[in-house]
Amino acid sequence: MLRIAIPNKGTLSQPASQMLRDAGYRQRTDPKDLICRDEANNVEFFYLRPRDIATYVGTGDLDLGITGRDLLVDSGVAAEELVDLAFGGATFRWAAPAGTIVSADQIGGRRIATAYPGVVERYLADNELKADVVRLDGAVENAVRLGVADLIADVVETGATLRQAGLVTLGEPLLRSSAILIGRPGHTAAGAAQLFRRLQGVLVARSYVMLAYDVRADLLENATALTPGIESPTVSPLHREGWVAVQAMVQRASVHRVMDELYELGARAILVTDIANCRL
Ligand SMILES: Nc1ncnc2c1ncn2[C@@H]1O[C@H](COP(=O)(O)OP(=O)(O)OP(=O)(O)O)[C@@H](O)[C@H]1O
Ligand SMILES: O=P(O)(O)OC[C@H]1O[C@H](OP(=O)(O)OP(=O)(O)O)[C@H](O)[C@@H]1O
Ligand SMILES: [Mg+2]
Repeated sequence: MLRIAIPNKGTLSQPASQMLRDAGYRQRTDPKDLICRDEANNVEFFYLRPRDIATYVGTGDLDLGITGRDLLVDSGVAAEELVDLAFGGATFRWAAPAGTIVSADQIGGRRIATAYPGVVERYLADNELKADVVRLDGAVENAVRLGVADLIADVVETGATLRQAGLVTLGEPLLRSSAILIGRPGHTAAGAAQLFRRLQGVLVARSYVMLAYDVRADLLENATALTPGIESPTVSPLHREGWVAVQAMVQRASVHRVMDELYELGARAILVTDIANCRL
């Protein structure tokens, strides 16, 4: 049975479960459950702290896990990123009170508060800098105001928490994080290929829509140049002489622009539908 670690709490927990549900796996119904067996798919899910997930996967006690890229780096565990799951996006950044520390080359010798000491120490080592790392559990934005640090290094999503604490970011992000599927280097667990295909199916279904439209046959080349699809668009004859129907997958993010351009070209009956799931 494939054994998979997923977050039991926190920002990544609910979207990780939702993604697995969308991929056809059974998930816990009670948020306090710590194990869920999916007999039909021969998979067992273990609900664990996202920070601990790399440890279980790195030792080989669990086959695969879903965690954040920043948490994997912070753990220092030799587990590897297999798939970027495209949710839980955030940056990991330096921040300090405005006007105090203005660039990342000024952090040497300072006190840095963080809940991710592994990420910070890796940056310091890579950049041959020395600084005091003050390890905190959370609410790190308060650390400067309370006097235990000169700057912080923390997860930034909207930036609202930083603004509230009177802090501004400095320099480039130390890393860009999102939820990832991790595994043990050199190990492919039995049954993992099916999970990868299903997750890829969900990722594609989330980022593409199906576009259908009617267009005059003499405009077909121009129209399909706008909607080349992934393999190739499907073109079918219409009962109306000189017209064809076209179907193609289009990136969700660009579908409104593509629809505008198709309409201007002369296409009509332009319809967008969601893709529930797919195997390409
Ligand atoms: N707004 C956010 N706040 C915190 N973590 C976020 C956010 N957006 C994405 N993440 C990602 O979620 C992971 C951290 O999850 P974790 O459960 O450890 O903390 P949390 O969601 O802040 O929950 P808690 O603080 O209650 O423990 C990291 O990979 C982080 O990059
Ligand atoms: O940029 P934002 O959208 O404001 O989000 C980022 C903030 O959210 C998280 O805090 P959380 O509420 O999880 O508290 P914590 O510090 O105790 O983990 C994170 O640690 C940052 O503080
Ligand atoms: Mg938090």
